[in-house]
Amino acid sequence: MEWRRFHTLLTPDEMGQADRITIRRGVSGFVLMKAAGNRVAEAALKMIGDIGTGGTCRIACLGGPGNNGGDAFVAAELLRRSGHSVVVHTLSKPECLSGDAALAAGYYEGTVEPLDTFEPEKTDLVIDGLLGAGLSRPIEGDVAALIARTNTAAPRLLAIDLPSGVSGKSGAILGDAFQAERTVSFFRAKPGHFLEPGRTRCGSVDIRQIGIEANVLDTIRPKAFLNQPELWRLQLNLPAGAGHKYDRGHAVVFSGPALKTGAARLAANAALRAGAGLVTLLSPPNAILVNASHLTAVMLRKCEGSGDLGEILVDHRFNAFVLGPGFGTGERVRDYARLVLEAGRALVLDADGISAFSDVRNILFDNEKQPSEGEGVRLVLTPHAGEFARLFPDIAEADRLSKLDRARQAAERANAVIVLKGRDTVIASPDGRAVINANGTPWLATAGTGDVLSGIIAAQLAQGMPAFEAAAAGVWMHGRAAELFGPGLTAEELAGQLPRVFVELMEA
Ligand SMILES: NC(=O)C1=CN([C@@H]2O[C@H](COP(=O)(O)OP(=O)(O)OC[C@H]3O[C@@H](n4cnc5c(N)ncnc54)[C@H](OP(=O)(O)O)[C@@H]3O)[C@@H](O)[C@H]2O)[C@H](O)CC1
Ligand SMILES: [K+]
Repeated sequence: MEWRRFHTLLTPDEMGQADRITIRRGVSGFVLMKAAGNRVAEAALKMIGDIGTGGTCRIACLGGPGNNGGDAFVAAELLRRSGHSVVVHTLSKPECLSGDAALAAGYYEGTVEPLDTFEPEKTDLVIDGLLGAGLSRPIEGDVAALIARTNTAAPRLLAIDLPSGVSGKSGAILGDAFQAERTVSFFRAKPGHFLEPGRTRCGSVDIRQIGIEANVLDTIRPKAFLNQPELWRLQLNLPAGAGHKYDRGHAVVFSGPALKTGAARLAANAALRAGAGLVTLLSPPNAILVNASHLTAVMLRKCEGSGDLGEILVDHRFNAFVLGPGFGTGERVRDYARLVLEAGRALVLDADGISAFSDVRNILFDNEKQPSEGEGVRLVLTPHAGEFARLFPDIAEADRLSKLDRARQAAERANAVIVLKGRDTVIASPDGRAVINANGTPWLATAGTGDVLSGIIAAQLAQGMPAFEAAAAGVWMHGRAAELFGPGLTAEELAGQLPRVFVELMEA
């Protein structure tokens, strides 16, 4: 499908594969490098235009030992020909370069100086071609010192492919990394452009084409994508003219005790706004009055223990549950989660609901191991980093794993969809698919927004969306609602933005 091609994220290894396939088809590596250098020069000229001096700009291109440095030489020559004052500062002598990078160094006719003569304060623009996809170990010594010195001087900086020091696979910073204003990368984005802290170091990311054909992806078969509506819009259940509220499912949220009911109500109200036909809040007896005094469209029902829940589950219209927000940890969470899952209902387990399983992880994982034939995954776990570490301590501690891989491994182990939250939320499915979410605003980091997210996801599950798509759609809608509200957001206001989000989704 076309969207898959467009929103694909490629690891540096997969990008290397794309490169090799293209070269095998007869396009030379140097032709690709010249196209890449051209795209970099175009971006640089745009940035120089922003500077607005109209005259000659002082441009420092930093060239490393590999093809990233080759791209820098090509860009340097084009900028020199445009009349700018260009110096290429190289890590190793140009005569030590090999392959396409050596050809690129030969193509450049301007001044070359060693890296240690580079003075960030005396440039209008820095182009970083030190290290890109080939970064293989932490940056140390003189290069690390140069990066630190440059970041302190904070010149305008354009990174080629990735800011040197950022891992394209994981977004991790190996040693240190440049802070770029803009990053130009080629063919498709890399996970490191969207996973923190790499995402912040990249500045704005431009993906430009250099002559690699999209159909190489049919061979590479990547499994990571940027979370965009095209991924799940066809499965989104936008209400039809003749529909009935029961066609849109019945979401159920468990309330905490009398002094902790707000989180569940945030989830319940969000579920209703996000499209569930009906929503019921299940309340312990001591919280019935406080819940009743705050609810209107959301229904309320007493649930005192497993017996009550068993009776509720007899009615098959209750099809998607949220357990955790404000609920407290303990035996009751585990009983309720087990009953809901054994009854074949979808469950979003959040906050306390996740922490309740940290000592007895296997109970959760064993229960979910074998969904009945054809039923698919029904459990969605929405941990932030701390909750994730309590439930999957070994995976959380494995430094070599990217956030994408951590979420994937956890999803496989728990046989659940994992929503690993953060500014770079990753949604992973046990079948290996994963998406990185990139929308939202820093204002989302405030009390109660996670509860709202659980409700939005549950609404999609209630409407019959498969769990992976429901989680991806929920995270995207949540982020978009925050963007539409803007600064000063509190959790109470998020669901109120969902109608505008739906309008956008229907119009797109
Ligand atoms: N993929 C494409 O379609 C195209 C990519 N282009 C550009 O090429 C680079 C990738 O080039 P590559 O040569 O594979 O890698 P780099 O230039 O990033 O760097 C490799 C060299 O750097 C050394 N290295 C690695 N880590 C460090 C470090 N921490 N400190 C110092 N030096 C380091 C590495 O040495 P080894 O000993 O590990 O071998 C290499 O010498 C891609 O990013 C694009 O910009 C094409 O031009 C267009 C097509
Ligand atoms: K770079």
